[in-house]
Amino acid sequence: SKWKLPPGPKKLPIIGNLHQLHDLPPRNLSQTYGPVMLMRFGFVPVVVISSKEAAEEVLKIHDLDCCSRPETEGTRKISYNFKDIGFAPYGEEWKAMRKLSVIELFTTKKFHSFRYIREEENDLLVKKLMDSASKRSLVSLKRTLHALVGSIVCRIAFGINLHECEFIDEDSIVDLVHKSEILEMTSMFSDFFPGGIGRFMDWISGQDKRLDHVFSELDTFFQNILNDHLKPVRRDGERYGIINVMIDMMEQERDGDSFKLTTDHLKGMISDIFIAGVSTSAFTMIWAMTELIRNPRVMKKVQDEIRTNLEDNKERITEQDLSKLHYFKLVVKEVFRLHPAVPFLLPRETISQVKIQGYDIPTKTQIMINVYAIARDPKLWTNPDEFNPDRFLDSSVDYKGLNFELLPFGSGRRICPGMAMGITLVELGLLNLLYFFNWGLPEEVEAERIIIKDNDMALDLVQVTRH
Ligand code: HEM
Repeated sequence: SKWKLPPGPKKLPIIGNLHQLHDLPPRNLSQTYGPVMLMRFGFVPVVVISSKEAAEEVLKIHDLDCCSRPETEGTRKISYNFKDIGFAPYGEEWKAMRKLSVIELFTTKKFHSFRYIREEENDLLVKKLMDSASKRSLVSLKRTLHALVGSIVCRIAFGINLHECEFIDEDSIVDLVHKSEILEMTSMFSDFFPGGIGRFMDWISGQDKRLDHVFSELDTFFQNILNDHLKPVRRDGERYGIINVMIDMMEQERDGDSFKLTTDHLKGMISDIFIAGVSTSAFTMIWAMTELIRNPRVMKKVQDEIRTNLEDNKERITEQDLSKLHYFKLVVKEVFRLHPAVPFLLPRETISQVKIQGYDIPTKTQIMINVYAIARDPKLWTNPDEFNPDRFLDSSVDYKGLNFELLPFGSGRRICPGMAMGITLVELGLLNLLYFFNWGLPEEVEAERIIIKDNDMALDLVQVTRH
């Protein structure tokens, strides 16, 4: 009773607020209970943060106290028992894995050395789209953009070329990404009722079997990547990529090393890069195309800028071309604002007791930061639901983790380490789509229905024509 806990909706006996789990997404419950709202899902206390000030307190002032991750059955599987980066608890292993990923993938030197892969894969996509345009066939944004990002990420991180790989092709990537999303989002009884009862209910309801089934397909893919790296011919020949480096580290390990890499760490790394890298970047591009097709004024403005600043009849877009554009970058920023790929960030867990906005938050409480709601807060944004990149013309607000009203990549110790790669994937992909082609809704679709009624649904099938 001496604790000042945050307000929150009434909790039912045992289940707490589980019946309201699906009301959570956009903004509804927080509007009633305020920006720091306490809920209880089964036995698990969860605080939902939905104001800029409270997010800043969590991610800046209490960053260390709030930077662990809660455990769920789905994330236990996908992270190979928390031997990855994204779902690992805060500690030495997490630090070592994160450092490894930064050194092998994201340093400026590494990043630039992979430029030709990004440009080459975009070039291949343009050729395919030219073909669709000449045949006047519709293009699926979802398939096309998942395949583009999947090809780039697999080539850069795993040294695997999807166009000639024996165990995976571009089409299977979309299905695998979908499976990984199911795994991340599936709620198990044992997540809310830790211990025997929860596990028993998962077994009775068949939920654990369903989860195992989805996981086994992903695991096969990750195992194939690993096997491919262990082949003698591969080991002697092409030896780039973070997985090769990790295998070398495993082979050279000495007694007394504080951190021992295992196969679970290898698969955890593959899983993270694949899941975190592919679906987020593709999601952002799909929404960018959706918003531009729905808003012809902005589409015209951005294409005019692109086509005026880049010379005519270019054969190939390069990453240097990105630096010539200003409004284009505001379009991307506005997409990150309206459609954050991870609307609640990845959940955090408190390591010790903290005070947020004057409320006491106990140790081992889950913290969900509703960056979706903050980026549409009418106190911070004029006409927040409107897609209007011009709002950033005279604004210094950016999305790199320092402005707490716009956090598509999170902030603090757990900020997305792949941010630079994600931004480049999105910008380069979009620039190719917008320079070479014109886009529209399929003729048979009632434009009005899509534009007005399905505001929360991204487009899939669209019409492409050559510029
Ligand atoms: C547009 C693209 C992307 C977006 C919007 C995005 C967004 C995010 C967000 C919101 C988080 C959680 C941050 C937090 O909890 O504060 C995250 C974490 C992470 N992202 Fe990204 N990401 C993108 C691209 C990538 C790419 C390309 C990679 C790697 C190839 C990547 C790897 C990761 C990893 C490993 C984590 C976990 C970090 C940790 O827990 O320490 N992301 N990302």
